[in-house]
Amino acid sequence: MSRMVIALGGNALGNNPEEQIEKVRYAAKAIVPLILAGNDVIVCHGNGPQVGMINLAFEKGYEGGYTPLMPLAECTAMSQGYIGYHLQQAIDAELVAQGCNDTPVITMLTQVIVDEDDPAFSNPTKPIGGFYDEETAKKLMAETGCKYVEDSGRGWRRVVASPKPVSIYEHMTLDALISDKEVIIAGGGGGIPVIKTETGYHGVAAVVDKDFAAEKLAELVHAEYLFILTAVDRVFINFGKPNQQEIEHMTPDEAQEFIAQQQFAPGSMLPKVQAACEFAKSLPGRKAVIGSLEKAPLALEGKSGTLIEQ
Ligand SMILES: Nc1ncnc2c1ncn2[C@@H]1O[C@H](COP(=O)(O)OP(=O)(O)O)[C@@H](O)[C@H]1O
Ligand SMILES: NC(=O)OP(=O)(O)O
Repeated sequence: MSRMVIALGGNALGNNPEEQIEKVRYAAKAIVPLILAGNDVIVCHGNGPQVGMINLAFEKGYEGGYTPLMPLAECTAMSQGYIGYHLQQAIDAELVAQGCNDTPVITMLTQVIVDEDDPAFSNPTKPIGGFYDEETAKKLMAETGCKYVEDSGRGWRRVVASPKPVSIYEHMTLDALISDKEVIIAGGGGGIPVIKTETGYHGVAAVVDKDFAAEKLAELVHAEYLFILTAVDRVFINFGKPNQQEIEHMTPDEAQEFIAQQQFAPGSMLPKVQAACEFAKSLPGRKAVIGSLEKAPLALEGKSGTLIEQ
């Protein structure tokens, strides 16, 4: 039995409420076997498409005179509720379907503390929202002043600042709850980014990478495993090329060499590998796995995924 933090990609959650309900059922089927095997589980999810959608909806509402503009931190808070609500219901339903009626599933609104001087604030890199063709993205850039970049061969997306998490405000509460055998959804969307000021914590315009937030969370709750689940079974070198090769196992030092060769796309696989290395290096024996949602139970047995350990 282990304590584990599972990071789920926002791109795997669909583009609207109906799709999301369907996709979280699928996620729940992958996560519940890990819970039934006796592990303590915290689920951390992405929100890239969803936070962009919420932000855009308020922008359009504002243009039409129907809504106020909604700051990005508040949009992440909304996305934690929207995604956590669906995930919580799906995990609960799957637990009950598997005959487990006594495991509470909760969503914790989570604030991630960032450094206001983080250089990320002047260099937006985190893709959010939907995918556009190049012409539309360039038109939107000229009209709105927002930055758009090409995202891993999948189209153009808006990018926002993505500072690194320094700490997680609720980590001690989460530690207590997980010790009490609750299944927790936390750190959603990378957490609501806040900075500490003389008058308390205040939200900032950014979206934290959920892989880095999940890593910080895993360290703070003393997890043994960090599972980063996405759309590929393993990390590849020469990804997408005829000579692509999957990696079953790597040490943080080997990963560093691949990073230096620019093997991992920034904004997609690079943060996952960096987060996995940070976790593996944080304490001897800690293991990080990058793999697919579909094969999560196999990854736990070492039969799928890329294992990163010292
Ligand atoms: N070297 C690589 N190995 C495997 N996948 C890669 C690599 N480089 C880029 N990718 C892409 O990164 C994607 C995962 O990033 P992303 O979709 O942003 O994650 P998330 O699941 O967190 O939303 C993979 O599905 C794959 O398309
Ligand atoms: N916040 C975040 O990292 O979201 P994605 O996983 O959707 O990119």
